[in-house]
Amino acid sequence: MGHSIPEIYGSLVFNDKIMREKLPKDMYKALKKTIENGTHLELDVANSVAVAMKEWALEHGATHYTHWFQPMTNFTAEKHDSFISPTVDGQVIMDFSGKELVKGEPDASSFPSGGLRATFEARGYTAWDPTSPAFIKDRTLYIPTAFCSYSGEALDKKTPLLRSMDTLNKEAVKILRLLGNTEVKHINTTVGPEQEYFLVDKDLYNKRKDLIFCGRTLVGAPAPKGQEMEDHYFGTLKPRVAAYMHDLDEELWKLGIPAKTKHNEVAPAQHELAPVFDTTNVAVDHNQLTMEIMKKVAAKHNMVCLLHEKPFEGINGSGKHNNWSMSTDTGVNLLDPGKTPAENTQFLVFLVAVIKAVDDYADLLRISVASAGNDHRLGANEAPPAVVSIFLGDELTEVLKAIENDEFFAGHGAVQMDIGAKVLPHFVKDNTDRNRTSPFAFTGNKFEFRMLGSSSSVANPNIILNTAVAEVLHQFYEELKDVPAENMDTAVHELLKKTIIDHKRVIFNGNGYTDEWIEEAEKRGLYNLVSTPDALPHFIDEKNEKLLTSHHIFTDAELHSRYEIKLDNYVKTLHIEAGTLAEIIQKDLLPSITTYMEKIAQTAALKKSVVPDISVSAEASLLTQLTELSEAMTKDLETLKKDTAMAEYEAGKDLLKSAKLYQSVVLSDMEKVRASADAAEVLIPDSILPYPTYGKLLFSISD
Ligand SMILES: NC(=O)CC[C@H](N)C(=O)O
Repeated sequence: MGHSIPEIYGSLVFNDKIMREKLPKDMYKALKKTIENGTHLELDVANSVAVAMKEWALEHGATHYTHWFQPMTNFTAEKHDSFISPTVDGQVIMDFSGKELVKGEPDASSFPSGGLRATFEARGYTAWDPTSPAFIKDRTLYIPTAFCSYSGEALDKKTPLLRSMDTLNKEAVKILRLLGNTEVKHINTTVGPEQEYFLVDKDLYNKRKDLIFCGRTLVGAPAPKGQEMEDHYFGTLKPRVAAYMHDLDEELWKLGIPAKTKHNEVAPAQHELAPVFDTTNVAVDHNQLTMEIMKKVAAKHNMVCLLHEKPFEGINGSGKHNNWSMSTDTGVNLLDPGKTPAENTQFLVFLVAVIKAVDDYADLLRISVASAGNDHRLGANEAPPAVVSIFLGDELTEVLKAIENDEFFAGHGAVQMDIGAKVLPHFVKDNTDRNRTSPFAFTGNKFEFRMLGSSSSVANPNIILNTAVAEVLHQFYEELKDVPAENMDTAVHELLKKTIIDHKRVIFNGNGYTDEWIEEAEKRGLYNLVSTPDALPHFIDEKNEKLLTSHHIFTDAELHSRYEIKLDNYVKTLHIEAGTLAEIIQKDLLPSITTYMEKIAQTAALKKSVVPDISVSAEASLLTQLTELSEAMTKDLETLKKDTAMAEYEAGKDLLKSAKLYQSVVLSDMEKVRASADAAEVLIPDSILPYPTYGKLLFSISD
């Protein structure tokens, strides 16, 4: 018998229980104060924690420690130092000090800094984030940290994320005070990111250069069967997949990651894992670990886990739905409608603040999920379109209408109250419908931001969301702060009414895929930033720069560096894709087609040598088709190469121009080449085709 789940859960985490056991009482209290209120950590406390951590880590077989951080890539970074410290007599002791715990100084010059530092300025430092627990993985103690340049500029995603949580906390508490709430001291944002992924057999994967280099297929004709039967969604788990999911859960649980739900998704070979929600910065760390462990566990099962947003054309892509809310230290979810009129008022203030925030900063939210991969996913196959809008459901929409029109809300579940015309409506929670075409959907007591791509960190979207909501709450506070208590209800009502009128354009409960909606959205003045190069320039728009700098999320320099990094990443991704496609066509597919044509021609000639009058029309037809396709491919490949070189040349001078060239020219060149390649693929036998088909890849996990 193995260990029970409660026994293994968090067994590799330096969690609260271990801290209480291992730390002297006063040290434990001081640390808790730092974790909960962000107070400064004294060196004696850090020393005490370091000793406890080291002891605990050694007991669990650890030999090294690492400051784990999240540079401005989609990955995490780590450099391992052993605990050994040589003694004069040629022995070693295992040593770890408070100073080493609190601060590291990695030579971090090779990480993207977007011009914040030149490569020769190697210095950067990592600072312990005590709000996210340390853990052990592969015999190393992992210490979650924030990563800054020596002059204090953020070089990671953690620092701005913590800043955004901080600013939202400050503004939310101020508003709660105005509304008469005297108990709440702290609010946290919470996130539960649903993670979608594909599993393919490793042996097949190894034969696909596109998957290896780009994470997505660049060629591949549709399989005879795709997702049209809708028989995979929630379908019985195949034993090999079930075994994988079981191992994955167990590894995640050991790390204290609350993996809760697992199921087959809509596309063949697609699956999902959803954790219970957590404080945002912990959820961000956990999601990074989840992605890493998904890949590692897959390898043990001779499979590969694909986290790309659109690994296969024509079927669903993979998203990461960000279930977001705000909760108080008194245990109240601020997006829960509640049961009393006061709770309803509080809820409506936060709800309407989110609506305004999403409308005011729709462009930033779009940018926060923008990547080359996600561009292929958005707008089809159950992924939301690029236009950011909010789904509220019928009931809440009615509630807002009632406020707008100074009417009583008389809908389902409403409680009538006859105490004057301008009273806020009282209603009870109603579980809203699901709308899979909505980018930002209210789901009863939280918002589901569905635009996030499966491979990206959840940090960026949450940084924007937290900051935008903080800004609106700040504006609300400014409007309400001088209102006498007896007039507060009316003032809140007026503020909500005005905000609803100004921002209801962002609410849309219908089908986000239709052309009518795109037209309507344009009429409403909403952004439709279709691709990453369309979206990115808005990152440095004045209003956005003002938002992010005034809340001290980014300095001007940090903001511009992130803009550069995003553009650079887009350009490099497209460059790799174009190069990979060229290689597949030139080195693999065209030679295979030639081999096959040779065979056909030989067969035809051979047939004729035996029976001179025999028909060779089948061979002739195939030869003609393949010749035409090869010629088209060769011609389009030349264009692709030429345009790629041009876009690459531009990259050295003007990154945005280069990104636009890749998007508008190189991508369509690639599509052209692919069209011929896929048409040829269906004509040649699998034994000659240099890569496995969609059919094989998608239905490879058969037992
Ligand atoms: N069932 C679903 O929610 C599918 C979601 C879809 N895979 C996406 O990209 O977001």
